[in-house]
Amino acid sequence: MIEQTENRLSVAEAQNICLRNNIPFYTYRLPGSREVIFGAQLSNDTRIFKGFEKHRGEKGFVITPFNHSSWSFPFFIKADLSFTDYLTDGEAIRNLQNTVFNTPERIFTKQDCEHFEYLDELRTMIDTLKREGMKKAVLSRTITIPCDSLRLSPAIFEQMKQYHHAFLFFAAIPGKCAWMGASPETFLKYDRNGFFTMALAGTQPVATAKNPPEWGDKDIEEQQIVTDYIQDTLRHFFTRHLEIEGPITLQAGNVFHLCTFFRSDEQLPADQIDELVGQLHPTPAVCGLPKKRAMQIITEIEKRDRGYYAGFLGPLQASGAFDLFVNLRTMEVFDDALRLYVGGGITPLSDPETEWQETCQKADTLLNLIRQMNYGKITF
Ligand SMILES: C=C(O[C@@H]1C=C(C(=O)O)C=C[C@H]1O)C(=O)O
Repeated sequence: MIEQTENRLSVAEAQNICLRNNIPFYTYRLPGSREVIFGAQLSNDTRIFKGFEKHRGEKGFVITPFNHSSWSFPFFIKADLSFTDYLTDGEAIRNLQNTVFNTPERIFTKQDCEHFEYLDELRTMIDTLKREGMKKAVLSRTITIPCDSLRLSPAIFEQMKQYHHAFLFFAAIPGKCAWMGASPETFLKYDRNGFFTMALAGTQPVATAKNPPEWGDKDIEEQQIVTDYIQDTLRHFFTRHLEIEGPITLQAGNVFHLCTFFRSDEQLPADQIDELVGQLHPTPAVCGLPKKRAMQIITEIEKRDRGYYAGFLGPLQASGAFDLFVNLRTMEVFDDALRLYVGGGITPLSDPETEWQETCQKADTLLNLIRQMNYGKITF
């Protein structure tokens, strides 16, 4: 019995070793699953993700930024070592413990905006949408919590397990990026049964919603914009079969969203998968419509780099199957801070104060977990 515990490594312990030794790693739990998958790359050559065709036959984890023109690159973490829940191979445990890389520290710089500043940005965005006759753009902000994040983060991942329907992730490439979160939004899933995606938008707090939740015009229109965009994109790729279901109300922690599901049992050649991913990302759930102009407006008004927030991330299997999710309800893990990213869809019908409140409610998905951990030094 004693021998067994000594010879097995939990996911939290493996995360700790990787954070301490600067080893690139990923951890995830798929929605509805109880299994936590851990993978580590036992070399510190940073791998740029070059698309699904180029990475055919490889197993690992993909993490991509919101905007490819920023200085964040899409990365691939190769699974040189991987296990589910516990690592029991003594040699593999020693190998992980003895692998150490040197990488620069990642220290945070100030960039959060105050309530009044965000209201100003919201008004500018709403005015721009009205003036240019645009339908929607997504504005976001950050909340930074200085703390001993390297020690705290494995414990927060454990806490996230209470979100059964979310995709839980913690992926780090030391010196480049480290992100952790509980995303409710599938970007694109592919396996031998075909493809699956969703249009997720519209938000209301569970605490004040009617039973069943009722949706106003702003939320219904905002979600329809995402549905139309995804449907138009998918129609070009899936000419024989495309199943659409919804919208239905979906709960994600302390908020409800509207969601429409898309499925196709068709298969696509790898180069077309890359094209589909390129056309889908970013959807109006995190960017806007028209897409190019929305991207410009976001960059102009936000003045903060989103980095990997609102990009997509998830595991890639050697079979070619993948489970990609939108990097939402997420935080960036610095060596000395955690930085949450939260946003919301803005339309000409938006009310600035309501949109601010919405970002607070979304932030509570992760903040509530940190609060539950009784991290006494900080109030937020
Ligand atoms: C932008 C975020 O969430 C997205 C925006 C939503 C909205 O505007 O209602 C809802 C779900 C997500 O597609 C976020 O969580 O930061």
